[in-house]
Amino acid sequence: MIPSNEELFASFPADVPTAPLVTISLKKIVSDDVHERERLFEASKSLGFFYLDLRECTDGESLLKGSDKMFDLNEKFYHLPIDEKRKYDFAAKGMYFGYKGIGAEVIDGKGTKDKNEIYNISKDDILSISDPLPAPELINSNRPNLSSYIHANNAVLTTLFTSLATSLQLPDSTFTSLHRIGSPSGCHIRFIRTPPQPANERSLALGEHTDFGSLTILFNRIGGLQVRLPDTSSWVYVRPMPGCAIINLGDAMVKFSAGILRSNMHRVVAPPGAQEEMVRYSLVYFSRPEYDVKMKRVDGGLVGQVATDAETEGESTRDWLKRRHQGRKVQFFKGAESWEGAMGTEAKPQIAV
Ligand SMILES: O=C(O)CCC(=O)C(=O)O
Ligand SMILES: [Fe+2]
Repeated sequence: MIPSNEELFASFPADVPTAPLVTISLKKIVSDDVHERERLFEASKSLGFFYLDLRECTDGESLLKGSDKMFDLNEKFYHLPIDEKRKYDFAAKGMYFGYKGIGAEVIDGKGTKDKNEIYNISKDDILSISDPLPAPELINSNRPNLSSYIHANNAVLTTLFTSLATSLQLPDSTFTSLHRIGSPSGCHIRFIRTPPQPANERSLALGEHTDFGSLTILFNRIGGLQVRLPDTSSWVYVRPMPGCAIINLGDAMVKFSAGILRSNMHRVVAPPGAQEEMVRYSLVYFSRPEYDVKMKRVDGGLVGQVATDAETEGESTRDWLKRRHQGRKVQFFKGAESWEGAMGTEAKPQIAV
């Protein structure tokens, strides 16, 4: 029998150490609660990961409902025959969107292979900003749902970007103007499936990394995600919470804020306790700056007061993404050097604010 959502959340063991993520209320942020905005800013500076409670708020409830539909679609997609899924693997064409089979990426400098299937669905494709990529009928017939889900994410992202800009004493539109939904960008929905790992070789499923883009909206139902705590450097599980998304900041926010905001290291390992026998599905929406935006500090506000040598020129988002994506593909892997060449802000220590 397929476990209900409640059963999945409840099956997270009580006795594993978990990350102390604070819970931010979207409802309060939407209604301009100054104290909540301050909590959001603190969480974005200190850990760069927090729960966003989506309940009792129109935009939040739409996102939650959309995420349920997307989990269904995620599972159905992975039930397609492997030969069908492989038709949508465009990596040989240097393309990032589409299907990635297990083991097509490296997860460390030694060349260890990953243990997930991934399917990346481009925002530009679904919103007809770019030419549509071939996709299975299951995905094509769900284009309206995928489009609604992108819009639901965008509404929440707009609220978060605006709140962070206000906290940084920048004009409200500082970040939203770099992430216009109708402009070409690498924003995408990601479906992840990780099968249970054999007991004798449980290890990393998805390697340690920071996210490449701006803000990530993640839904987990069972454990497996871990963050590295800044103070102790220990890796701890993030417990999935009903009604909440897990939000994390990516490298672009570090660059834009000259290091005030934090893009924290994370990874995916085997789920804890009895969950280790379960297939893990995970749903992500990655927001990324428009392709032509430079990955550099913005002017003014608190950012203007940071005296760092943070580059003022910056790589374009397009080049940044290409370097980071390709450096993780098995066919480009040439040892520790190529691994390090694909690093983002995790390669440098973060400044303490
Ligand atoms: O599956 C997860 O919980 C996290 C996935 C992730 O970090 C990523 O895809 O960048
Ligand atoms: Fe990530």
